[in-house]
Amino acid sequence: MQNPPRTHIVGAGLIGASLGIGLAAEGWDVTIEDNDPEAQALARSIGAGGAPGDDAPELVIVAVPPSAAPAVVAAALGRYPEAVVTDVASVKAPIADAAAATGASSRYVGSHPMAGREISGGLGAQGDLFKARPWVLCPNGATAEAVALVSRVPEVLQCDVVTMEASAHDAAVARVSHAPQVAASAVAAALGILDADDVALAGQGLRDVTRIAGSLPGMWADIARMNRTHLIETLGHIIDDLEDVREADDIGEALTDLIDRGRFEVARIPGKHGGASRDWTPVTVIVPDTPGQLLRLLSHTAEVGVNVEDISIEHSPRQPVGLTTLYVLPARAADLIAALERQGWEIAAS
Ligand SMILES: NC(=O)C1=CN([C@@H]2O[C@H](COP(=O)(O)OP(=O)(O)OC[C@H]3O[C@@H](n4cnc5c(N)ncnc54)[C@H](O)[C@@H]3O)[C@@H](O)[C@H]2O)C=CC1
Ligand SMILES: O=C(O)C(=O)Cc1ccc(O)cc1
Repeated sequence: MQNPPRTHIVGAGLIGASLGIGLAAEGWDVTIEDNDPEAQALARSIGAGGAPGDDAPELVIVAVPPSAAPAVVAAALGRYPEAVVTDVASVKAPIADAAAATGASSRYVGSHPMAGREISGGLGAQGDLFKARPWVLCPNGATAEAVALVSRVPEVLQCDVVTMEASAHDAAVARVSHAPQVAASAVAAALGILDADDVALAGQGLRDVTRIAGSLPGMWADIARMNRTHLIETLGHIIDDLEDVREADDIGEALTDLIDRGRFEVARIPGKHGGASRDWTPVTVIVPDTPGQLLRLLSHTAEVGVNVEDISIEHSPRQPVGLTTLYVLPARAADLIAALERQGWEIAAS
């Protein structure tokens, strides 16, 4: 295997610093900069890369907000005439266009790691943020050598590499990422007329649907402006479906149709580790709200040799107990329930 490319990251926020930490941990020689001195100092202090030295980078990764990315990519192609340049912005076609306008698109490959967090900035950075997640490559006019060089990043970070044309990527992420943010925020915003006691009735369904409603608007406003056409088309389909339910003579029939279509499509969303969605059996346990109970539950589960494929915790603010759901292989659910009941756990009806 060739030596890792000398890599320079422009933009030391959540994604840039996470990449820096992850690549440095794999032994890559990484430098990082940010036009905000505090963000730059923080990233360097947490091991996301050093200050640039005399040697020019072989690979430049641009991790700045989407609206800044076209100009910063174009500037990087000019500033480092020997380097291959990639960027991680959530919308790809406008950046491919900016790279093409420089005449150096043979050295530009778009990237989009499909992983992130609701917070921004280097303080939330995690070196393994991208592990087992899709990483989209949009080669556009790049040479095979440039694509091979950029591919080394998702390969070493153990991502699932997917190659797409930039506009096809933008159309797809409008549906799998951008419209879901709009919908989550709209559902959360509809809580506005409720008082706090009514909001406290919330169950796991509301929590699941609104997880990303805590995102800050800056990046999403950028994304919406840059992917406006695809986002508007997607919102149009969602609004049409909602209107069909609202306007129907038989709202139950209209909702049945929508839920049936949703059930079919949700089964196509890949599950853990990017594989096909798994048919796990939920085992819901009533857990007292005292320190150490979750640890006890998990160690009793481990004692019967049952692997927990996923876990969710539902906590009701006024209750001394919470509901913890362990998702396990269907063939092991009965053993687990029997073992937990022997240990005195109360299993909730499913
Ligand atoms: N946050 C997320 O969940 C994900 C974000 N992305 C993409 O990654 C990119 C970065 O996002 P985050 O790291 O979340 O943002 P962030 O806000 O945490 O960090 C962006 C950093 O870029 C710096 N910056 C802005 N203009 C600059 C310039 N001209 N030169 C140097 N530094 C500059 C800012 O000071 C800031 O530190 C965005 O394009 C976003 O679309 C991709 C996948 C997930
Ligand atoms: O939190 C989530 O579920 C995400 O999907 C995060 C995310 C946000 C923006 C992107 O461009 C890619 C991924």
